[in-house]
Amino acid sequence: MTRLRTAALVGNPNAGKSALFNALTGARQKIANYPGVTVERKAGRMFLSSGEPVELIDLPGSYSLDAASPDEEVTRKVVQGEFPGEATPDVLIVVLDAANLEQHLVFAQELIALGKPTVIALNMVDLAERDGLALDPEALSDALGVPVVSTVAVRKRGLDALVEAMGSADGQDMSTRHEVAGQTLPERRLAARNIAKGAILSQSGTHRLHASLDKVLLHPWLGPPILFALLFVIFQAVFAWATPFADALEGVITALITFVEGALPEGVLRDFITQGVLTGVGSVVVFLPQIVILFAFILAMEQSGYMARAAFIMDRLMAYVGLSGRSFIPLLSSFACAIPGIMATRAIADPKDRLTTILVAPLMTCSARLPVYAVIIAAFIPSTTVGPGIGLQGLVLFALYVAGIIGAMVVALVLRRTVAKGGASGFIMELPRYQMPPLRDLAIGLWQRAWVFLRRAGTIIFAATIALWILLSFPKAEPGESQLDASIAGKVADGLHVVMAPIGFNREISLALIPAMAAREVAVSALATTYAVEGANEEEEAEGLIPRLQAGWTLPMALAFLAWFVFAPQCISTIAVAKRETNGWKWPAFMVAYLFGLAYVFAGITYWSALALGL
Ligand SMILES: Nc1nc2c(ncn2[C@@H]2O[C@H](COP(=O)(O)OP(=O)(O)OP(=O)(O)O)[C@@H](O)[C@H]2O)c(=O)[nH]1
Ligand SMILES: [Mg+2]
Repeated sequence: MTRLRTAALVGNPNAGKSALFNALTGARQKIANYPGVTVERKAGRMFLSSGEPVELIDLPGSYSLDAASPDEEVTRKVVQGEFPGEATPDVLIVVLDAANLEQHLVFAQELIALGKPTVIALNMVDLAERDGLALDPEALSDALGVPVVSTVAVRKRGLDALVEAMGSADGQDMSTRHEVAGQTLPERRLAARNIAKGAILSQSGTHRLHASLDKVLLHPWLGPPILFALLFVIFQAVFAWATPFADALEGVITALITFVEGALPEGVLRDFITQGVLTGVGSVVVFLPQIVILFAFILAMEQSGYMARAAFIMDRLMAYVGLSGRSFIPLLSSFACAIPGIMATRAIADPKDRLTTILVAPLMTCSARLPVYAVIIAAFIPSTTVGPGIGLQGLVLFALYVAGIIGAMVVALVLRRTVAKGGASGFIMELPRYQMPPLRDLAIGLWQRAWVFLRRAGTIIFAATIALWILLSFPKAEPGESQLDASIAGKVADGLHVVMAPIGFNREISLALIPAMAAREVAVSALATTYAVEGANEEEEAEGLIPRLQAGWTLPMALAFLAWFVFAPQCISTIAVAKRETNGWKWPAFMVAYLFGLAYVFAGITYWSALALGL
């Protein structure tokens, strides 16, 4: 049997490799409009016109085969056949951005010089046309000595011709390849310029709109306030727009609880469904609208090209704490989840820069914290406005995010002066072109995020909540005793409460922190379940989580709880990824220790200051 043939997508960052990969294999790899999105090799299956299957590999973008960062190293190894467990690719598909031809041809020539069967995908020809650039693929093909196919990856244009060219790449004439083989970098640069010139049929300057947009958005004084205002609007929207949807979901869950209570006889099964599943897991699911709104903004920023500008704006500010704009995108990705954020640090070349970014990434408010913040804010912060169109709840949410960012910056500053010494390194990043985010892509992206959230609710959050419910429900209380006192979980809570009482946490909070290590949202479902079990025992009317919190907590407690979640490393998966990315337990142990330390101290400070202020 012959080995499955492999083809690899290579080229500069942001050329559209992953978009092509998705189009050719039907995969759903993350694509976004900034360099450094893909940081790992990913494989998928595609078919040639003959029906022959080919393994297609998507690679991180790179500027040359002299790797500077860990992600570029992956590309170099795969292309040169040094990647463990992977055969050298039989065909290289070099992806070029048609509107950045000159820059992209530098690496392309180095790849062609390897002497492998090669096909060029001249991608993003739609954007080149939009900008008034007409190219001649024939001329390009003649100059480079390899077939060139025009493509528009996101519209699936040119794919058949590309697949056709891949199929006949084996018999390529290599006789001209030696000419490029021995070239130095300056020679390749010069050749790139000439080849690009030769391939341009006509050009008209229509960059004006985008150039003037950049004049405003990247302006040293205007840029930062615009970015800040945009982030502010996002957090206002998360509360204001989500409310009707969240209320509707809440209504459905309450109706389900009432239905189950009517349909099932009193007993363990009914308690399990109402207290554990519906109250517990349901209390997290109601935050789906907030998550979706947050991601709608993040995806639109990524796809439009603004995200890379934000990194550029932040670069100057980040330099003060010894980081560069390079760290900004991993940190911003951490708003979704620290795990992809930590992975994205692979695009950072300097090891100390990278380590610092990994260590502070968990301080960025991940979306799992959103339900925790939102439920406490909804219970304790009045839904009033503090100015025209500025809701107090959204403002507090924004403040919590800012607290995480400031925390990260201060920690980075300290780390860069101590354990990860080093100065700020320079920051060069190509700014991608602006683009209207295609609605279809946005919709798919949102659907994926929503699905991730619901899957978490159905698996890890469900499991952790149910485990807690079991520990809370047994052994059964004697008459007159509270169920929490009688249960195993109650005993654990008593022990933990000794440690947490000085920072204002009650037994229920202390208990909720344990299952919340599995996923932060579990803090919410755990509280909901704990109060439901307790409440049922006291023959109370069925109530939602929020009224119970209002009845049982004081404002200083609630604020201390929020402060805890700004800092605490409440997530085992993040710790595991940090271990993998730093190759050992040393740094994750350090991370966990400093984060718990900060969480404890700041929750304490918040609690006692709030008490002193008479809140
Ligand atoms: N208009 C247009 N946009 C494209 C095309 N191909 C890709 N894009 C967009 O360009 C951006 C970059 O695409 P990716 O596929 O993430 O690029 P990449 O080469 O994988 O980038 P890295 O993983 O960072 O190396 C995304 O916003 C895509 O939607 C195209 O042919 N036309
Ligand atoms: Mg990619």
